[in-house]
Amino acid sequence: MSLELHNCTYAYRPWAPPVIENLDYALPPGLTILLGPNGAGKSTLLRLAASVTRPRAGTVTVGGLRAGSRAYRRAVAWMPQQITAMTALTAREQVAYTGWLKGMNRREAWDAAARALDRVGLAAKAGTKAHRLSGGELRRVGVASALVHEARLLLLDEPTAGMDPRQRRVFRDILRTLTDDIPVLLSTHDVADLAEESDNVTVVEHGRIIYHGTTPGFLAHAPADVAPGRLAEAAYTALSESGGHL
Ligand SMILES: Nc1ncnc2c1ncn2[C@@H]1O[C@H](COP(=O)(O)OP(=O)(O)OP(=O)(O)O)[C@@H](O)[C@H]1O
Repeated sequence: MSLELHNCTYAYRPWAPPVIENLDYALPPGLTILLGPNGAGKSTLLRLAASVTRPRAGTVTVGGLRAGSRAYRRAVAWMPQQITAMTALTAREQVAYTGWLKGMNRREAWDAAARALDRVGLAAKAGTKAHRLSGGELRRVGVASALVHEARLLLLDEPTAGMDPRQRRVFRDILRTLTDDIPVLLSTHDVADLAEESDNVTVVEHGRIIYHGTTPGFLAHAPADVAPGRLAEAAYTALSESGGHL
């Protein structure tokens, strides 16, 4: 199910200059990582795709469904950058609540929440109040919430931020099982960590896409003398410094 943004413009305030202007974007199948410096517009792009914000102009569709419709919201899962612990709820209740918001009945949502928490290695904390979880655990609740209703497109905003190295590995394994079935768009600053897992890379700067293509095509931007372990970082640096004009 393909995400498409057509000629999208978005500004946070009516009088403010647009963060994104006349943007065209089509998400390919598989895992696409979204890179860019702080303030580049990655979260804004994901929020538009998640239909939590609406463009001032242009259209956002997934498989022909228009953003804003109920069917669109059911088709798309979004993990925001900030995960808020719902104070009174346990981890499982918080995940189940997301499933219920996405249209599952209470029983389905409750069962699916347990499966989703198990998938992110958090089954043992299912009964813990969400506000008592560590920052990394709370992010895993966020990932579980995004997985709970088996969406047809997954949007993840810096899912690995604050996770320890072991959890990052677990998360990479989960990603591998997901991307065979549904397209995933994931923003990250962990260029080296996730580039080798991805099929495609999108680089955003000042709300503009300066690279959108395959991962091998992205890595080819690294200078020839770079050590293999540093390819992704070097490619990203080269692209950023050139503003995409390589
Ligand atoms: N709620 C908001 N109100 C006003 N401006 C905002 C708001 N959120 C983001 N912006 C501005 O929009 C621009 C893009 O921000 P965005 O959060 O999309 O960047 P990002 O690439 O996700 O950054 P980061 O890597 O720091 O998360 C920035 O200039 C930011 O200051």
